[in-house]
Amino acid sequence: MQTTPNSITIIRPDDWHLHLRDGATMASVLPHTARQFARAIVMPNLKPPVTTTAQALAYRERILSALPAGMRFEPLMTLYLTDNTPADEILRAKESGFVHAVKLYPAGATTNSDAGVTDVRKCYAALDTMQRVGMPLLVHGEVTDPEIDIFDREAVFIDRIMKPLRHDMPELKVVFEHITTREAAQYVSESGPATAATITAHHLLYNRNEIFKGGIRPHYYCLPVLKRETHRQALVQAAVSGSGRFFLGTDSAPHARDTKENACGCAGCYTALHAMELYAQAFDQAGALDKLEGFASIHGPDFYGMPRNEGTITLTRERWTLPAELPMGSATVVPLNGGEVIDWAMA
Ligand SMILES: NC(=O)N[C@@H](CC(=O)O)C(=O)O
Ligand SMILES: [Zn+2]
Ligand SMILES: [Zn+2]
Repeated sequence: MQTTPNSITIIRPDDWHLHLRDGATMASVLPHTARQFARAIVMPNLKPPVTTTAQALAYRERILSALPAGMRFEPLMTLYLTDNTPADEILRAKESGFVHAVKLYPAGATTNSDAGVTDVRKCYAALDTMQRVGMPLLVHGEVTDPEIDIFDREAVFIDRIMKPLRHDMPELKVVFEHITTREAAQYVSESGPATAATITAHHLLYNRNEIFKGGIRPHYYCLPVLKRETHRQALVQAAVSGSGRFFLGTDSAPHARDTKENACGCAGCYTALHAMELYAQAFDQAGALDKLEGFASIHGPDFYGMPRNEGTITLTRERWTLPAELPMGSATVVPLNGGEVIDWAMA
């Protein structure tokens, strides 16, 4: 790593939580991620979801064929856990060498989660096998109980689901995805080596005021929803702590412009275009640029037991204006901060 006040060079980073979608949408967004990251954990919440190893391998081939000539990128595939995922499927996933994790969506918690898990105890055969073969479980950690306030759903998930699960499966590798609260940051800090978390750039940079600044701003709406400032500060502290159990996951989640700017807009922020610039800004604001390389390029592969990347990227302090929108298949997508000036640029 090399840092000057106006530039930083780090080992090529990875994105440990990414939505690429499929078809023409995927072909449009993939080059953005491939420019920034060497590898990414690709989420399985397609329609229909990627529930089998065969589907994951076919999806991987579609991603590789959509990669523009001359670009290098390795998609790390995942399976979508259901109430009925058989233990055999976990073994097939492990043996494939291309499926690196299994994703738990509580049914109804987020985009394309309808086929998700209704009760985690129904998955114990699969989870037990995962624990045995060292296959990480990635968790969207929000309860779906409509009685629970949307801002409390992550904290309640820790007590109702995460703690009992960790008690029953102590050796299972678990990544608490896109954490948004002080409670989650604290829970992960105090857990053992088998528990980690990803943190998005937008949850490091913004609190919930951003969604309502001067009117409702749908491009800042994602799940779990942005929280109050004290939570943002706790996430920044965790990210810059140097702990190997916090690492980068953009949760870049492209939705067509008209489905976000809508009376019932979709959840998800599109950050694949400028993710490393946003993380640089967040770490710079915290006076911790020297911690960016660990978070972006080292802690993730170490936790997953993969080699670190070769090569480097350089970010420079340089103001530039993001495009207001980008073509995406036959539609368009508005990147987070679309049309605004940001402070860092990737060379
Ligand atoms: N984060 C989001 O708000 N949306 C994600 C789903 C998810 O990661 O929960 C999506 O697929 O659009
Ligand atoms: Zn999620
Ligand atoms: Zn996601």
